[in-house]
Formats: sequence, C-alpha cells, structure tokens
Amino acid sequence: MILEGTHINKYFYDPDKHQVLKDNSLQISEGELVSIYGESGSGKSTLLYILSTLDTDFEGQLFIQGQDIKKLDSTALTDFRNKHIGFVYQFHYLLPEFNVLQNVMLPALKLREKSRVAIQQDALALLDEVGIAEYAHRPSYKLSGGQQQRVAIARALINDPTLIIADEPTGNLDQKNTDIVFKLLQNITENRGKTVLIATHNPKIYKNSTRTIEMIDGSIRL
Ligand SMILES: Nc1ncnc2c1ncn2[C@@H]1O[C@H](COP(=O)(O)OP(=O)(O)OP(=O)(O)O)[C@@H](O)[C@H]1O
Repeated sequence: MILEGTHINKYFYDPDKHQVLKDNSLQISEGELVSIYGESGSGKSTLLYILSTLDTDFEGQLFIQGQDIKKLDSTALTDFRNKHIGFVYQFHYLLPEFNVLQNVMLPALKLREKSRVAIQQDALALLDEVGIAEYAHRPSYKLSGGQQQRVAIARALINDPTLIIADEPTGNLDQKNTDIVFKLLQNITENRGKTVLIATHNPKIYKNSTRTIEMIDGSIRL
C-alpha cells in the first residue's frame, strides 16, 4: 500500500465554518494510475492537497508508504515530500530565470543526496525520456505549454518518488499535448512501476486510468 487515508474531513472558515471534505477514506496501491473526477467545487483539489501532504490541517489519518504524515514535524515533512512525492500542476510553475535542465535538477539539488554531476546526468536522461532533450539549455519560458508540462513531469521524477500527484495536468493543453502528457503519465506507471494520482475533468484520461474515483459534494462516491 502506497497511500492510505482514513475518515478525512476538511473544514474551511470564510468566515463561517463549512465542511468541504466529508469522511473520505481511500487506499492506493503501487503501480496504480488513479483518476479523481467530479464537478467543479466537489473537492478534488482540496483532497489532492491533503494527499500531497501540503495541507496537514485536516481531521482523519494519512499514511504514505507506512509513514503517519501527522507524526512528522514541518522539516521532516518537507524532506519526506521532496523525496517520496512528485508534483505536476495545471500551471507548470517552472522558474523562468532558469533553463530547462536547471528546473529539472532543482528538487534533487535541494535533497542533496547526489553530486551535481550525477543529478545533471539523471536530469538529461529524464528530458530525453519525455522527448525534449534538445531544449535542455533553453530558458523554460521559451517552450510551448505542452513542452513545459513535459519538463514539469521530468522535474517530478528527478528524486525518483514512488508517488506522482497531478492536479489537472492537462487542463491548459490542447488535445494533442493532452495525449502526449497522459501517455507519459501512463508510462510512468507501466514502465517504472510508479503510482500516479490525477485530478482531471478530461473523460479520456479518467476512462483510461486503471481506477477512477468520483467525488460528489466533498465525498468519494463508493
Ligand atoms: N481556501 C479556501 N477557503 C474557503 N473555501 C475554499 C478554499 N479552497 C477551496 N474552497 C471551497 O472548497 C470547495 C472545493 O474546492 P476544490 O478546489 O477542492 O474543488 P475542485 O473539485 O478541485 O474544483 P475544480 O474542478 O474547479 O478545480 C469549493 O466549494 C471551494 O469554494
């Protein structure tokens, strides 16, 4: 089991208390490609934020690779996240002042487990895998949206995490680039045995996932 969440509740105060996630329990195993879909406002991003360990202010329990997330202090949690979870967002959040290669290297440089040379080799191999090695030394802002999202996937993989979490990774892309990006995410599970969790509105993605989870009004539909 890679991820196990039990009885997850989330409340927001704006200013009145309202419940956005209602008693969500889920388990995700190694090698699965799971899509979460549901209407806008149903709570997908809020749930993904919690499952990504970016929000620990929730009721319930979350274990990732056997680690109780709530037992980690903030430094340990940052290290844990950097090492075990890769992120892909709708907007790629690449740093425009860095070139493509540097953007991919960054999470590994932060982790400081490998030499710079080894990290660079890994990053170049990943850029090759996502089909944009030729742009390694270009500033990231000079790439198209689809190319930038491929860089974001390479960056998500640089620390060899077991779990990749993607929130609307194709939300900003046309159909051709959507197909390319989804194929890459599929390859990550099929060839590398990683676990991928995607929130998406795209039926083509959730219909081609190994499992789909529907969210309705803050709850996973059982
Ligand atoms: N910081 C916040 N403060 C108050 N309410 C919030 C906050 N973030 C989200 N919400 C509310 O929580 C609910 C779920 O939002 P969430 O973004 O998780 O939905 P979603 O399913 O991801 O939607 P979309 O598909 O549009 O991205 C919505 O009603 C939203 O207004």
